[in-house]
Amino acid sequence: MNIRPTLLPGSLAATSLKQLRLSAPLVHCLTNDVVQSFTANVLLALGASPAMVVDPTEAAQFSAIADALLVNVGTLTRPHADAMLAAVHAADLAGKPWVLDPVAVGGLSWRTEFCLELIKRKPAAIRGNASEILALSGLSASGRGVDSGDDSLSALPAAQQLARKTGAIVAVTGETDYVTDGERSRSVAGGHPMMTRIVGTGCALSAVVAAFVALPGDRLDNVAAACRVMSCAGERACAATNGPGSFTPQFLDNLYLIDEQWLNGEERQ
Ligand SMILES: Nc1ncnc2c1ncn2[C@@H]1O[C@H](COP(=O)(O)OP(=O)(O)OP(=O)(O)O)[C@@H](O)[C@H]1O
Ligand SMILES: Cc1ncsc1CCO
Ligand SMILES: [Mg+2]
Repeated sequence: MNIRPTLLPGSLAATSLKQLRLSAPLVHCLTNDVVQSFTANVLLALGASPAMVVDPTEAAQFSAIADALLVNVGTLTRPHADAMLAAVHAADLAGKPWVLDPVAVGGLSWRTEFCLELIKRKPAAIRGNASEILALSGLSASGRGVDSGDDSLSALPAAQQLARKTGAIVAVTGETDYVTDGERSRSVAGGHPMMTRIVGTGCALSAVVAAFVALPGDRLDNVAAACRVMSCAGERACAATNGPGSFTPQFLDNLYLIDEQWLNGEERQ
């Protein structure tokens, strides 16, 4: 097993982004109430197509049509949970990939039990911060609400274990993001601490991961590419802002503007 993470070459991130823009995957987002609009705007800015079809009576029909499904438990309610279970079941039957964002798992019992049941249903990818990934893999974590209290490298062994247990690609994010299938691992640097000072960059990243798992090719590299694109755009946005208020429009602009040459020419990975 290759324990040490390797860098994602810029050319691979560029290839994945090009494929994303050519195919514009339709992403069914069952996400939390705090980040709906931001998530849709991030997907649109990059070139994917979001749709938030949230009622339990419609969610299953739509997840069979969409190219990928996102399940984010940030503001989990009973109706949300019903819609998520129906959508995951339908996506599975239709052979469509789905992604889990286990927001605040570990600190709260119901959502923890719910996510532990969900991961038995073959997610294509799981994306969370370090505390969430540690908790989901059964290890102790020091998360506080939706925020991480742990660093991403310390959660890499848990991410690898979770990937082997579920068959999912697991992405654990933070100052450096780590992406693993349990055997191979990629590290993705970049980003900026400002990305933690507005709500929903992680949630939106999970939606972007869903868009990238719909692409053909190596799923590990596609998920790492999703992380890289978001980190690059975040870093660029921060260079032009003084605070969280102006970060969001700059971030959306940079997701729209980021090009293959820029990712290709990147030295720092
Ligand atoms: N200290 C940091 N330096 C650089 N980039 C960071 C840092 N912390 C987080 N990021 C980036 O911010 C994005 C969100 O990751 P994070 O781990 O904060 O997700 P999260 O805790 O689930 O966020 P949220 O729940 O608010 O949506 C990722 O692209 C990650 O690389
Ligand atoms: C702030 C917040 N509360 C529930 S979900 C969410 C979005 C960040 O995960
Ligand atoms: Mg989160």
